[in-house]
Amino acid sequence: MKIGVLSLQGAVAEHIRMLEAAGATAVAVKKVDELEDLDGLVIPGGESTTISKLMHKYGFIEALREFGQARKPIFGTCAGAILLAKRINGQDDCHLGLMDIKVERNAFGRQKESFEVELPVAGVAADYPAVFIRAPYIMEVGEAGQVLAKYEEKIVAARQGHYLAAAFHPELTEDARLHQYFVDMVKEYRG
Ligand SMILES: NC(=O)CC[C@H](N)C(=O)O
Repeated sequence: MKIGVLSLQGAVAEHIRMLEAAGATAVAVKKVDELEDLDGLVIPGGESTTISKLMHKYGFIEALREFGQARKPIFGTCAGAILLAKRINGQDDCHLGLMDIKVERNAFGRQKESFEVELPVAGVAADYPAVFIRAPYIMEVGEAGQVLAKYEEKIVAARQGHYLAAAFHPELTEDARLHQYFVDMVKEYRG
């Protein structure tokens, strides 16, 4: 099983390390043709507008829509979740528009630009250390989706079939349980 980490911006090496800790082979993906033999993909955090520009420039928008539509699992963390979302609060357009969630960017305010809390994440852990950095939150999850975690009444992790979104940064901890959950999803969809 091989999982890619989109390598346009963000903590790519950290995601690779966590996926490998969860038993997968993981590779950095810089070009669309590298998607071909992958069973799943992680889209890391960073700045969603910057990553989106690079996605357009290198042909990833169409290629990742096809990847998702072929039921290959995608895990978006922080900016990655914004990129996956069908709706972004206050904006008319979205980026990939694959996952039926509505997100709000930079949702936790300046005074709390970055922080860590332990959260229960359904199916993953009762005490997952969630690191938030200028994080979005998920305002709505579509009917086919499932809320996995909340912080201060705000949804911060969700799943919809083969799509997984987290507002926080699971790669910046020593806890591989969320990556393990994604690796298990990839196994499930790979059959
Ligand atoms: N750490 C992150 O990925 C931050 C996301 C960023 N604030 C955005 O809107 O894209």
